[in-house]
Amino acid sequence: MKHRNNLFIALEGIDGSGKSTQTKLLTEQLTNQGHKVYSTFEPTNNQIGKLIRDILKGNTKADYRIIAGLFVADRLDHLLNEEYGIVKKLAEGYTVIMDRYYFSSYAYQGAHMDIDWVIQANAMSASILRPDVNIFIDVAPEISMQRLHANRDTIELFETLDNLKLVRSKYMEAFEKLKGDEYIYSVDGNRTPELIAGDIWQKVASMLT
Ligand SMILES: Nc1ncnc2c1ncn2[C@@H]1O[C@H](COP(=O)(O)OP(=O)(O)OP(=O)(O)O)[C@@H](O)[C@H]1O
Ligand SMILES: Cc1cn([C@H]2C[C@H](O)[C@@H](COP(=O)(O)O)O2)c(=O)[nH]c1=O
Repeated sequence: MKHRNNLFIALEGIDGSGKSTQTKLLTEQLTNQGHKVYSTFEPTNNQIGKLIRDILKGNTKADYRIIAGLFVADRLDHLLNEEYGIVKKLAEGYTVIMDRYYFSSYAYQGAHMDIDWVIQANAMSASILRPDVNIFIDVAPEISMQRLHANRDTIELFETLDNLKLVRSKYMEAFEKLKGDEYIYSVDGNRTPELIAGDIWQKVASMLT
């Protein structure tokens, strides 16, 4: 395991698993400890990310293969953009927290097409930057659906119980396939935000110098 002053951390999980909540709590912890933190998410708010969100909302129709390609392009821009790219942020000494990265593509696009194809399509991103740790917030799909219905007016393309069950199983399949290349830390997300944040903080603190 690497011990560094600034880490690249990816938070993963099915919709409603608590990634945004944990990104916020981890950002606060790290900032309180004096770290410079850049927290960001995919799909991004940039041009390609906006098109993806339009598709997720059902406003634009697109084939699953096109959606997979758009995520690849959005991710490469997110990494390489000269203004806001993650490569630049890490070089500037920021710890980067990503709410979703390529494991989201393996799980969500892998639910609709060959997972090995999706892994291949993301090989460029993986060769540019692999997370120091992929933190998987593991929540029962039934619980995440309850959370989404309780807190949101609209439900997006992938947010059905059957699809989230399939996506969770695809996360597991991808973790198993890539366990030799990737560092994966799984945390029980069916608990209070504070307990989950405590586990995540212990793991992240153990990786810092
Ligand atoms: N551990 C938890 N227990 C109960 N509710 C939670 C927990 N974590 C988050 N929530 C609530 O569940 C909802 C979804 O949480 P959050 O937005 O953090 O998840 P997310 O994984 O980022 O979701 P999405 O994938 O849809 O963006 C929010 O209303 C949040 O307040
Ligand atoms: C990065 C990424 C995301 N998705 C899906 C997963 C969610 O259903 C939506 C939006 O994400 P949010 O965290 O709920 O805002 O996009 C995907 O299918 N593939 C990806 O690579």
